[in-house]
Amino acid sequence: MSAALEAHVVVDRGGFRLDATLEVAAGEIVAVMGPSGAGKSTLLGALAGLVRPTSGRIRVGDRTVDEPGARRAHVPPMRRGVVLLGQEPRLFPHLTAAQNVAFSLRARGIGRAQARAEASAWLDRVRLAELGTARPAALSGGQQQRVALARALAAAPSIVLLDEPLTSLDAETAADVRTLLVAELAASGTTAVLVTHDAVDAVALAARLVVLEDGRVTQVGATRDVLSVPATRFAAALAGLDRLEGVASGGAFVHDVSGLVLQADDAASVAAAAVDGTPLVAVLPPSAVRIDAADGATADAGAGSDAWRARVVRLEATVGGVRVVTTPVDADGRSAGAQPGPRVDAASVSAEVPVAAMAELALAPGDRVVLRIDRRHVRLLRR
Ligand SMILES: Nc1ncnc2c1ncn2[C@@H]1O[C@H](COP(=O)(O)OP(=O)(O)OP(=O)(O)O)[C@@H](O)[C@H]1O
Repeated sequence: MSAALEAHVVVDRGGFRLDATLEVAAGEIVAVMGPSGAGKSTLLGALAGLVRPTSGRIRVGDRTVDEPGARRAHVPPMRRGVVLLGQEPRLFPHLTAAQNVAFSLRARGIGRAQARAEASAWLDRVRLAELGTARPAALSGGQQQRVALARALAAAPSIVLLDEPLTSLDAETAADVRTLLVAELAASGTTAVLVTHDAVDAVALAARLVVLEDGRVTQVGATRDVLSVPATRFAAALAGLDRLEGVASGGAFVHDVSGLVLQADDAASVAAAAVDGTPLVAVLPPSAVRIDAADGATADAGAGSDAWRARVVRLEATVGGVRVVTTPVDADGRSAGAQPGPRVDAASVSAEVPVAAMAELALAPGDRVVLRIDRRHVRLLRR
């Protein structure tokens, strides 16, 4: 596939610098995820032509649309074949739903009658056929966002930029619009870059995922690969996985901060840990971590390589229960390397506990526990 978008975007904004490279193949949907303030909106703004890059180059198809320093180097937003669909629908309030969509078509030079017919067909596709004559104020948030989607796609852009288009919608409406997005983007073969905070959206919509942190791309790959083998703590958190950094020792993983030892059985993990001293990352799913009160019958099991002692740091509600965030401790109950602040997180392991089991365990922050994980769920990777 040829590249629909090739961009190296550098933007300086006060103390913040975005320096990111992004390539998207024709017809591909790429998701961009990153912590708040990472520069995701700035990146989309630059691609859309709304934010002027400091340096770099943006190419849409075979056209250069931005190249600071070059002659005629900035193509304005309306003329670069890129549309941005944001959190807010931003419809023209004085136009009806059908007129909003027709506006895009007219802007492409399509005649009035044909634009009206095509707008009506687009509204049908986003299941708003009956609401063509309604003005935005009379539509719900989800309906407005569907009109905005129809208007964006009716413009037949080379690239659609989606900046968290579902965040302002309630869960049910978001699910509805997500389904429409998947269907319409696939049907029109539109190339898209989707900024989202929701890993579900990334998995549902995008084959590829770019992780942006502090203005830099920290990982890029197939969405499922990034989420199953996250390179950074942020990416691991996205996937709901624990990620620990350590070194190989005697074929096992030894955690840098706590000395916790983990083993893994699969061939790739065994190979990664083969040479002592190799820097490793251990990735483990909290759902596979078993937790017991340290004063229970299993308290002595803490010494084995697949079980360890820990202290509860905090409890977080999840959809199905409670996520217990812990930090490893030594046999005397001292937190190994877990000072207050970020280091606690650097050493933390979470266990996911169903509500019913949580009631039985009656855990609170500060409690000592024994954690255990089946080594089949541990993955070791070189870092
Ligand atoms: N108009 C602006 N002028 C100056 N700095 C800005 C402007 N907009 C954003 N910034 C700064 O640029 C950095 C990146 O912001 P940006 O909005 O791109 O991040 P983001 O990843 O989209 O965050 P969020 O997920 O919270 O929307 C931040 O430090 C922000 O303060």
